[in-house]
Amino acid sequence: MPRAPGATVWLTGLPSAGKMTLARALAERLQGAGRPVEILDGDEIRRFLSAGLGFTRADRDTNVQRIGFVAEKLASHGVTALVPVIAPYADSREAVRDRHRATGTGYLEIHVATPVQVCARRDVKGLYAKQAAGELTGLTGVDDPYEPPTDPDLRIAAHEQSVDESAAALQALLSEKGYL
Ligand SMILES: Nc1ncnc2c1ncn2[C@@H]1O[C@H](COP(=O)(O)OS(=O)(=O)O)[C@@H](OP(=O)(O)O)[C@H]1O
Ligand SMILES: Nc1ncnc2c1ncn2[C@@H]1O[C@H](COP(=O)(O)OP(=O)(O)O)[C@@H](O)[C@H]1O
Repeated sequence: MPRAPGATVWLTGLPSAGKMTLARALAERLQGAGRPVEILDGDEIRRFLSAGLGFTRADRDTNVQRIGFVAEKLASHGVTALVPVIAPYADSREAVRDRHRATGTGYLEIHVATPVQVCARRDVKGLYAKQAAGELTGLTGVDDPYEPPTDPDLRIAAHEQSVDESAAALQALLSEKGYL
């Protein structure tokens, strides 16, 4: 039986939107189906591949391009590369899509569209509280830009459905596109 091609699934959204939670739930489903999967965890990438980068526009762009490069390599070798990374700028995300298009590698842009008020209530890493207390500036979606995708492959209202429902929708999309 021919092996399904790999693909990159980029989960973009605000801090605490649920990107990592959905990536983990999808990874579990795909591994259960025998697919090779890799999650490119934004925090881990910033500790290793992007050590020293901050959160200026230029640094975020560099970070996103590096991750896009690695994801494309993995995906081109049959892996489903899951990327739960904010990637706040549209042109930066588009460059990653172009890199995949140029090599014929599958690419899906998923907008994890949890509203900022919900994200701020969750505040998994305490960043919203820090920003409100004046201890941090340049927080995406609060006092730093987030350009929502205008035409994502899927927009998930992650706060209106269960994690399992969101993961099932992602798995169905991958299957429909021929990536499973
Ligand atoms: N100023 C500011 N703005 C946004 N996010 C911030 C900031 N400072 C630290 N963090 C935390 O850094 C985590 C990784 O960010 P990313 O690499 O995904 O961001 S980016 O695409 O390079 O913009 C990101 O992880 P998630 O919360 O899991 O999205 C944030 O928690
Ligand atoms: N329906 C949902 N979908 C995704 N995450 C949810 C949902 N409901 C609650 N959560 C919680 O929201 C938090 C999202 O955190 P995380 O996935 O780390 O976000 P991000 O990677 O976008 O920063 C987790 O604690 C998760 O359990």
